[in-house]
Amino acid sequence: MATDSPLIIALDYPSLDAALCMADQLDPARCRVKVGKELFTRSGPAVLEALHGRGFEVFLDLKFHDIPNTVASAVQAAAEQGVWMVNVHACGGRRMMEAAAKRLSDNKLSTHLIAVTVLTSMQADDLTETGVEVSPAEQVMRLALLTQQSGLNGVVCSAQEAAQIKAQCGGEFLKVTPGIRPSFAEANDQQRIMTPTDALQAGSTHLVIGRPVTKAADPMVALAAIEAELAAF
Ligand SMILES: O=c1ccn([C@@H]2O[C@H](COP(=O)(O)O)[C@@H](O)[C@H]2O)c(=O)[nH]1
Repeated sequence: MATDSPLIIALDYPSLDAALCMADQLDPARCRVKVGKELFTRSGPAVLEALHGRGFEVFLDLKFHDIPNTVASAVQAAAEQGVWMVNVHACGGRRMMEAAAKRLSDNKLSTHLIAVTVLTSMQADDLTETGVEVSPAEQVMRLALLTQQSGLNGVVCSAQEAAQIKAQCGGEFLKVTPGIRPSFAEANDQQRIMTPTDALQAGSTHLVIGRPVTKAADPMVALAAIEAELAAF
């Protein structure tokens, strides 16, 4: 089922049962869901089948980063399982991203392919330690432009960088932003954060939200509060 909602709920759970327990409280007409490394490593493709069977569009967030042929094959495998979106790491470089995009187009697969720029858990010091001597915003912009030139549909970035990416890459280029923190939620391990409303105002096209909903005392109350905030936007 397709939805106009920008919300993507991160199903970061240690088992298929736990993830489906949350999914069964969600409405595929009102959000998409994200399957990440923990859940996919534990449950494998069965989780994709189960979520697709419930009508959800799924973002498979495995952040592939390897040589071009390996990444292209992994992206193809994800797309052939019907996921709505899949991602790679932009720091894998132009040839890797081009190979992945070409593999999708050669096989007429319409899955959205996006690239992670700088993880939202990182700040300037973390980049410096890895040998990157520019600010997170500069590095994100550099990787967003490389991603667009490589033929991908968009990036994962912080909402703090969304406005600049929109200005340089355009409104159609997807800005998928984790690190979303409503005023009632803790930052946890996220560093570059923004509220849902501010993120949409800044140009985010999709908001990835995990713990503020999934670890809330009442997840549905937390989700309703976020939807109410966005409805007033
Ligand atoms: O830069 C990134 C890329 C991916 N993520 C993922 O998004 C969710 C965020 O969950 P929260 O609980 O809302 O922090 C999680 O699955 C991450 O793996 C990210 O946070 N930042």
